[in-house]
Amino acid sequence: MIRRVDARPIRELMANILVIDDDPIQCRLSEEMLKTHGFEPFIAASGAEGLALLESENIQAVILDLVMPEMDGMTVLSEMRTRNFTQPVIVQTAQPAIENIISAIRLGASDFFSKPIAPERMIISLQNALKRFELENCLRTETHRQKGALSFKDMAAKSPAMKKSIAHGEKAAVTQIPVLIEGEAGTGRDMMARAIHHHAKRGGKPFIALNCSTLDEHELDKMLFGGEGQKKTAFEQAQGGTLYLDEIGALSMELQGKLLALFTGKQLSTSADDHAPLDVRLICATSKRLLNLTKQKQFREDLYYRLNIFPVYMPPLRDRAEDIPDLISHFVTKFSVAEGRRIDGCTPEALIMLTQYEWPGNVRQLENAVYRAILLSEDGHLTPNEFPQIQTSLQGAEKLRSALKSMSPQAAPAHIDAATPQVMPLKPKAQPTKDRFLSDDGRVNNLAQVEKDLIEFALKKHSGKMSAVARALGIGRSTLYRKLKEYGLETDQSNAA
Ligand SMILES: Nc1ncnc2c1ncn2[C@@H]1O[C@H](COP(=O)(O)OP(=O)(O)OP(=O)(O)O)[C@@H](O)[C@H]1O
Repeated sequence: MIRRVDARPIRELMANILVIDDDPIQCRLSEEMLKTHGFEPFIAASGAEGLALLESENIQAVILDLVMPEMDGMTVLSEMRTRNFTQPVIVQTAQPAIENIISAIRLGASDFFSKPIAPERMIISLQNALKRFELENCLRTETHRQKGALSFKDMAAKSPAMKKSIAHGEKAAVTQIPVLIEGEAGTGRDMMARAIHHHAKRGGKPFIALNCSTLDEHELDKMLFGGEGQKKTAFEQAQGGTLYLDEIGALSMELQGKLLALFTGKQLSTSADDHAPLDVRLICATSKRLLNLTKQKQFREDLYYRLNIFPVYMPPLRDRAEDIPDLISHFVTKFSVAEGRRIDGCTPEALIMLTQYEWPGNVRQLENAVYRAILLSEDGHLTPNEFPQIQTSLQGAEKLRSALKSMSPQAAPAHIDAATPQVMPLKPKAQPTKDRFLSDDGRVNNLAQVEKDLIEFALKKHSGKMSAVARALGIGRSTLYRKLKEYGLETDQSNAA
C-alpha cells in the first residue's frame, strides 16, 4: 500500500523555472528556493542566455531581473512576445519605479517584486502564474481541437522520443508527399496527422478521417470510392486538403488495389461523373508494421512503397515517462473544468505510481484513467487510491517480480555458437544382473536347484506362512512340507499359519 503524504500539484513538482539575473548571489538564492519547493531551476546570467534557454528547454515560467547590462529585462520581455513565448514572467528589481512596473505589466509580466523578495511570496506568485498558464494552455489546445487546428505545440513533448517525432512531423508538414504514421493505438497518431495537416499549406482545407479497421469492407469501399447512396467519396470531401486513413493495414486486398489505381490514375471520379484532378494529401496510420504485412502477403508491396514515403514514428508512452506529468496536468485541467470540479492535481505518490506503469493503451488510457480519478476524487487531490486499476496492476506486477527474484537465478543466455556444451553426468554403468538360471560358474542350474530357490523366495515373500506359500506356488501344503524337508528348508523360515 502506498502511503499518503502531502498533495502538491504536479505542475509545482515538475515545472521548469528559468531565472534570468546577472547577480550570481541572487541566482544562487533563487535556485535554492526553487529546489526547496520542488521546482527545476534553470539559471541564465544574461538576457541573451535566457532567450536561448527558452528556445532549447521546456520552460514553464520565468523570474526576470529588470536591470541587467547589455539586454535589460524590458528588452527580454518584448523579445519574448515577438518570439511568441507565452510563459508567465515574474519581474524582480531593486528599482521599483512605478513607470517600470507599468511598462513591465504592459509587456505581459504577470507579477512584480522589489528586491529583497520574501521566498514565500515568490512561491505563491509562481503557483498562481503556473495555474493560469496551465489553464490558458488547456483552453488553447481545446479551442484548436474544436476548430480543427491542432498544432505541434498542442502536443506534450518533453521526452527526446516525442521531440524527435515532432521534428519529423514538422518536416513532413512542409512537403506534399504521403506520410505513414506508425505507432501503437492511443499514442497520438490522430493528433500528429492533424498537426501535420494544420502546418501544411493545406491547413484550413478539409481534413477527413476514416478508420479502416472499424468500417466493414462494403461501407469502406463506398466511402472511399463511391457507390449507391454515397453523394461524395472521402477523396472528394478531402479535395484540396488531407485524407487520413487510420489502420491502413486492415484494408482488404481488393480495396488496396483500388487505392493503388487512384495513385496511378490521379483522377477523382465523382458520382456526378465530372472528373477533377486529384488534390488530396494522404496520411495513413498503422499499429501493425506494414513491412511485416507485406512479407506475409497481407499488404501489397507496391502500395506500401507508395504510402511509406515519409514515415513518422509515434513512441509508446512507456518509452517516454517524461511526458506523463504534462499530459496528466493537461487532462486534470481539461476534465476538472468540464466536470465543474476543483482538482488541484496528483499527489507525488500518485505521480510516481503513474510514471511506473506501462500504459499498454498509451495516452488514450492515461486520459481515461485521469478522467475516472477526477470523478472518484473527494478532496481535490488525486492519490493512488483514485487509480484503483493501475494500483492493482502494479501490485500484481510487484508480487510477480518478487516471486521471480526468490527463484534460483537463471544462467545468462548464450548464443548457440558460443554456448559451451553442457556435460551431463554419466549414470554409473549398470552391472549386468546375474541370470537366475545360471550358477556362479556360468552353467545352467539343474531343475532341483531352481525349485529350491523358488521355494526359498516364496517363503521370504510370505514370511514363512505355509498356506500362503503353497497357494502362491500352486501346490498343496503336504507337497510343500515334503519339498521343504527334501531341500532342508523346513526349520527356520517356515511357520504353520
Ligand atoms: N502528445 C500529446 N499531448 C496531448 N494530448 C495527447 C498527446 N497524444 C495523444 N493525446 C491525446 O490522447 C488521446 C489519444 O490520442 P489519438 O486519438 O491521437 O491517438 P491514436 O494513436 O490516434 O489512437 P486511437 O486510435 O486510440 O485514437 C486524444 O485525446 C489526444 O488528444
